[in-house]
Amino acid sequence: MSKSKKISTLSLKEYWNQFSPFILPYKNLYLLGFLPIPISVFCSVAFPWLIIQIVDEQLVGQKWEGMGFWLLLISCVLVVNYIASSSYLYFVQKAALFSMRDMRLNMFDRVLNFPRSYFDKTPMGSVLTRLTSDLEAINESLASGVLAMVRDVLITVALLIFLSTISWQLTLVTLIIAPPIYWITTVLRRLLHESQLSSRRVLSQSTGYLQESLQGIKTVQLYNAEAETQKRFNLFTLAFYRFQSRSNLIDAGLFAIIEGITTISMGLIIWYGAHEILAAALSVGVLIGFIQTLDKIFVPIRDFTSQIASIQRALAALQNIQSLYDQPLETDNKEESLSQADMREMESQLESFNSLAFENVHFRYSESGSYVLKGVTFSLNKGDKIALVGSTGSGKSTILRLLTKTYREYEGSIRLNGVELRDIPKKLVNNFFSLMQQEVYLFSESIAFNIGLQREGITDAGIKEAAKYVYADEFIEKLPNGYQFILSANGSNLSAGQSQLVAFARAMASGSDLVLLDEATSSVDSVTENMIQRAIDHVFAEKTVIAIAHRLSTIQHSDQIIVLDQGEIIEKGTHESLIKEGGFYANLVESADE
Ligand SMILES: Nc1ncnc2c1ncn2[C@@H]1O[C@H](COP(=O)(O)OP(=O)(O)OP(=O)(O)O)[C@@H](O)[C@H]1O
Repeated sequence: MSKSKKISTLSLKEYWNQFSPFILPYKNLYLLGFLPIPISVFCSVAFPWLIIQIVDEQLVGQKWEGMGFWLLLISCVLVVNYIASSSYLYFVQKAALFSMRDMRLNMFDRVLNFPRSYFDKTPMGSVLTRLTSDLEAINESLASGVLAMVRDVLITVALLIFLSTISWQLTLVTLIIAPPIYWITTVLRRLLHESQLSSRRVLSQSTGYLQESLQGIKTVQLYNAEAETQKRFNLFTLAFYRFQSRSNLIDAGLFAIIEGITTISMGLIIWYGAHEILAAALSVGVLIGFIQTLDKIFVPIRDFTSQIASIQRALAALQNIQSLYDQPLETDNKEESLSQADMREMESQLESFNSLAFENVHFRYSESGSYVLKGVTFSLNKGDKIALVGSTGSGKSTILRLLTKTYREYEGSIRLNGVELRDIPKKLVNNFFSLMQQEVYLFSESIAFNIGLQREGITDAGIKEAAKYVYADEFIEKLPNGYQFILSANGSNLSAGQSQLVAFARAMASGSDLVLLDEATSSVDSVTENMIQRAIDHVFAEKTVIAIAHRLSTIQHSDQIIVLDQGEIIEKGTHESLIKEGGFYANLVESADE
């Protein structure tokens, strides 16, 4: 964890290609922000020039006459510079906000369309960090880092040109500091970038761990695992602070070194300038103008380093975010490759369920992994009820995941109404099934929202009908506000059985003929058991069902029981025939009875 991975940095061109779509739409605003820059540059040069005039012409010459004119001029320059700087800040920050808003929306849209396998591998917290603190780092850098730096560099160059016209010797003394500053910033900048990148990576891991721990906090407390959980979080946090304090050290070192160099060069200029004045080779006004301008040059040079730090943070954040763009989306090229006529024909073929056939299906989760389904063959027709039975890890859920196209790379054939599943767009497949999953996730929204999930074509009447179908209406109508009753996080203000029924109603709301049922394994109390059993009985009476079945009653009601072991079908038949066979299933039932 504390060891940073090898840092791979994108080129500026790659960054630009990736992120310019969020900047270009607001190019006019950015331009408006840049327009006042030449005015600022002009005012920055005009100010020391005016100081020199006032000192040499008016003060040294002890002339009060005409002073009002110079003071008016210098005031105008200051006011114009102030307005130019403010409008630069306003427009640039506004443009940066728009860019960040679009980027955040675009990133969330991408994340929603990532394949399921991405979420198998990536902790939620690291996605969260990318969408929050990484974006924040970029926002900060865009508004006060990159763009401010462009302005400061222009002002510095203009001032140096101006200074060289009034005294090239003093300018030369000033320029002595340029090479060491450049060299030091280059070296420290690289170190800073590596350190920032590592700290952002650890922060994202730490957020991931935090999110998981909070999600599982009840389990942690139940099993007295608080100390261990805290210890692991400490490790992440310490690693983060180690990288952060390293970055701070480099940052502060950079600041201190540059401050030291600029102070020494200021001393040199005063010493050399005073010597020249005494030798009558330089006017007092020029030295005062010089010293006053030096500050204007040194401040941007000093800020330059903190701007660099902010840009480094942003580059590290961009690199993190880049990983979201490197991740391919779940493309449904089937939908794209079908002509409208083909699509219509497929829609009519899949209007309602007729048949499903698995033929010699092999599947593994990754190319290097071992097969979790090996030559699975079975079929069912409209109205059939099939129970998938088998020990844990035998491949039952995998069969449902293939059917819902959660994973697509199967070998062999899966035909829905005679159409090969891999040729059917996911959108059509989703409409085809009602999936009741074991794990229930409820949003902190109303019951109606949780059933309908704002899916296209699901009306309020449809939501109520679905609830009625699984007998959830009985308890929902008794709740304060009924269907508008707001659930707490993950339905914690409902009982386990009620949560299951809401999820069941959610599955049934799509009104599909084919129900995929992943029965909960955890034992529930008998009241809940009865509530759920009634819902299942209703579904069994009217729909075609493929059930991962754990209850004996569900299994016995099935027309066909498929027994899986290590990804292979080892037995097939009805409850009675399999009991008669006296094989794996008979043993299973026998051991459940004991
Ligand atoms: N996302 C995944 N990535 C890699 N392997 C997986 C993944 N999901 C499941 N597996 C593996 O595939 C095999 C079959 O898993 P599956 O979830 O289909 O089993 P199951 O029969 O439904 O088990 P259970 O009854 O415990 O839910 C298991 O060995 C499991 O470890």
